[in-house]
Amino acid sequence: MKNNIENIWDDVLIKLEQEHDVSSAAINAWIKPLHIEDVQNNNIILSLDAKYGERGIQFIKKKMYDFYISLAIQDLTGKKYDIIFELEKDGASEKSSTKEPVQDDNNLNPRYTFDTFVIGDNNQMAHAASIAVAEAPAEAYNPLFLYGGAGLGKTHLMHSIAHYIIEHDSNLNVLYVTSEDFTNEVINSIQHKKQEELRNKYRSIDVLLVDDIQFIIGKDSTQQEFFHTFNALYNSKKQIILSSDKPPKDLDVLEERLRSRFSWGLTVDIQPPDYETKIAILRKRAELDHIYIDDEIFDYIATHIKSNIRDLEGALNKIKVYSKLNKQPIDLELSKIALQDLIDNKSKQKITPELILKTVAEHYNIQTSDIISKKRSHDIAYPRQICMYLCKKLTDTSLVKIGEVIGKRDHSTVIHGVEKIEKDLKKDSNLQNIIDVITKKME
Ligand SMILES: Nc1ncnc2c1ncn2[C@@H]1O[C@H](COP(=O)(O)OP(=O)(O)OP(=O)(O)O)[C@@H](O)[C@H]1O
Repeated sequence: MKNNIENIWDDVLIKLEQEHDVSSAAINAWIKPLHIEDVQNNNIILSLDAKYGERGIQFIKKKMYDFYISLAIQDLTGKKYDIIFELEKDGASEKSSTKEPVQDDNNLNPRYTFDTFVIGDNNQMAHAASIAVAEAPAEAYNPLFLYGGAGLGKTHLMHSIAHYIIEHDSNLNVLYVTSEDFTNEVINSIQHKKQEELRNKYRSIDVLLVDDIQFIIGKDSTQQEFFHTFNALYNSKKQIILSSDKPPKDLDVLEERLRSRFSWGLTVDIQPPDYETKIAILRKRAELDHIYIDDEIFDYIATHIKSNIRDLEGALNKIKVYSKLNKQPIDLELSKIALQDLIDNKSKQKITPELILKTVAEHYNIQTSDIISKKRSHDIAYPRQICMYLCKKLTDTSLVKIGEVIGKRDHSTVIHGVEKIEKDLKKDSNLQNIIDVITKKME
């Protein structure tokens, strides 16, 4: 009896999708993990991995999947069965709980595919352009330049393009690197006198994807090497895909010849997601993780986590881990407790010129009153210029207002201060570290 049902199980899945409108995502997430345990008289016993918990079974029932499964089986066998769910014993589930690898052989995250990417108003154009490039490398847009704030999906889209191309044409040589990887390769090649080898490697690529290209700024040899790589690939009609936190025109300190090349193809941005897209992303994530989460919890996360998608996913993970550690089911109460720190911290996150002044003063062990004073000694004037730079970069405050806050200074003084720091950042990598540390202190 059990065999009979096992034999038609694939057809049951097809019927669920085609005739009962159960989405393929729901089938993958909820129906495929079910095991046919036993068939007794009119009952089919389906077991679910213990990690889904009772809530998983409640979810399946709430979605009426038992009803549709029963209908599909009746259609196929002519017999009506009742579907009974049970949880697998702990040990039984272990065989299927292998951990998902974070990277495959191509340096790509297997989870970052077009299938798992949620499309919203914020990323629609970037997604469409990525599909176009993936379907016809070097024909649609070259280079494709994706930009946007941290954690908004640039890497996810780049990996999706790479997966897609590799899957559809295994002859193409696809390479995904971060600009940090590229920089390290350049440094090693110089150190070991293997520049020729590096050039040969990069020039034999059909599709080159470089993530976070802004980090080559200020690294002269890397920029030079990348310039030649870019030209060689572009001239041989190879696809180049780049990502950055800013559009090419705003990469002020990047060599002009690179900046202009980056704009030759298509530049598209990814904006922060709106509420609906955040909810859709959270739902998708929970579905992929096989956990059942109530809509009110999604709503709580989406309204309280304002920043990026990485933070949204982090919030969901925190809830999962908290529930597991405390052996409590996931509900709104538990979620609020689990996210307490995250949400409190986030609300403190508003960076204002006053906070910048205080943090910079603390960092340099001077007084805020020194920063706004008329003192011109280097140990005061330089932190003051860092304040100007950070106010311009991290807040929406106008230059005039920044000048006012920093000791009633003229806006041209502020421009001078900002430019001085930008110039120094090009030559002094330690300054970038200092800026990063100060920024982190304000988060
Ligand atoms: N539209 C989306 N649909 C589903 N998941 C998304 C989407 N956008 C981002 N994510 C997820 O959010 C997380 C952060 O995304 P990703 O690493 O691609 O951001 P990024 O823009 O490259 O950030 P950074 O600039 O910091 O490198 C990833 O886990 C990714 O899968």
